[in-house]
Amino acid sequence: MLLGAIADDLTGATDLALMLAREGMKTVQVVGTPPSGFDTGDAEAVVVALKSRTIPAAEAVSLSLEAAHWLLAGGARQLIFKYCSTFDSTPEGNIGPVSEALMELLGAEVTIACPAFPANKRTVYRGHLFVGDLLLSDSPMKDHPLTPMRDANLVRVLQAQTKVPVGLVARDVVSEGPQAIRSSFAAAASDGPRMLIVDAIENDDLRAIGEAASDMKLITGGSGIAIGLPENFRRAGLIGGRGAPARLATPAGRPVILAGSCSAATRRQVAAAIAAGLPARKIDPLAIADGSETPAEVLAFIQAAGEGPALVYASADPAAVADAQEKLGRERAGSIVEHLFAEVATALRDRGYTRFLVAGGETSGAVVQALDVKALMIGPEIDPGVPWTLSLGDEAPVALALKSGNFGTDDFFLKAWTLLS
Ligand SMILES: Nc1ncnc2c1ncn2[C@@H]1O[C@H](COP(=O)(O)OP(=O)(O)OP(=O)(O)O)[C@@H](O)[C@H]1O
Ligand SMILES: O=C(O)[C@@H](O)C(=O)CO
Repeated sequence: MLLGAIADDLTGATDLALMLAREGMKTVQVVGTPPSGFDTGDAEAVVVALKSRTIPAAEAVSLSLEAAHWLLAGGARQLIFKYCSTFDSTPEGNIGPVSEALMELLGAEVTIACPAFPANKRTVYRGHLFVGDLLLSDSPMKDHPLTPMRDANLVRVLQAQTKVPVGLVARDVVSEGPQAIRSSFAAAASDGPRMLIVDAIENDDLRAIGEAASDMKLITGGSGIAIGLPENFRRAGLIGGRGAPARLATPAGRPVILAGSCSAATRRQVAAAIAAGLPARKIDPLAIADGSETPAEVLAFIQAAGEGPALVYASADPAAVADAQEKLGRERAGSIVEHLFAEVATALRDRGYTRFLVAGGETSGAVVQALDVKALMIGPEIDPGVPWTLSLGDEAPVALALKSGNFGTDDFFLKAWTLLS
């Protein structure tokens, strides 16, 4: 293993694993920190998927340190801490506390923080995060059910989460190339802010930052920050050439779509699937809470829906989410939906379903945990940041497309299946 990564949610891990695989590293994704001695085969990069984005900061730190120890024991020379390209976090964390703890573990004087992912229209300019044409704080992320993002100034957002001084490497420096960027890292290491938000508005910026960070012990950011890292190992003669992730030998079996994401892109994808005539059932946290919606009924609906993919979705607009949260509490509104999806997924697998398309990071985490998937092989890209994957090590493997809430074109739920044979 050359590169080790810790991702704070499952879809984010898959996003990063796809990026590394596309750039030519043999990559395996594991779900949670495996036991010592777990065989990752000939993987050059290993991504540990945690579910630590919205748990208490102290727990996120401890899970991340456990993963880091495991990766280092496996030979990782450099670590990435992967979080969301929309910097999903709260004033308590978990980006700041986890970065700080990993810096301490690695003895890293400086690290960078860069969520930019231009292929999905996330760019950072003058330390401000943009989602498409909007500042983060004007984007739909301002209404996220668990991590509402109401400030686009990442220096300020990160500084609220850590006592380590936070600074900025602005685009003027980035556009001068790797040498200039490296000098700004060195200057910070000697006497300056130790966590650096780095501007990036296009992939060439990220490749230059990646090259400049070749010796950095810890790198933090979205999947975009990894785009230039495999080239460092290739330049050093440690990895081979590029190659598209292999096609998956998909197991025969029925498909299903489970959408627990309330993000704007997922809501558009739900609307497009319904408009195209996919059998669809909406589930509501309030109905689950009062017992009028049960896993058994959802299961019966999916099974009755025929051979093509049926859609079950909890996705709702911000007003409905706010109403459910007011009545049930934010935590419970989310967790009862996740539990229902987890139970339904397990029952479906037991009934021969083998193709699961899951929307939402937390939702995917709950489903994959319930299916007891330990590791994933990365397959073909459906849209930027979302590949098909195949569970590894199971006697009866399942194909999983784990879609980040805001990723994918509107017809994602319809077109994803065409990549499976
Ligand atoms: N109608 C609803 N009301 C309140 N909470 C909901 C509702 N539907 C889903 N949820 C919860 O909202 C959360 C959505 O988070 P999830 O990470 O799955 O999606 P996302 O944030 O859009 O995706 P990502 O993390 O990949 O960006 C989950 O905890 C889910 O259970
Ligand atoms: O970076 C992103 O936007 C995604 O990989 C993600 O983490 C969403 O949960």
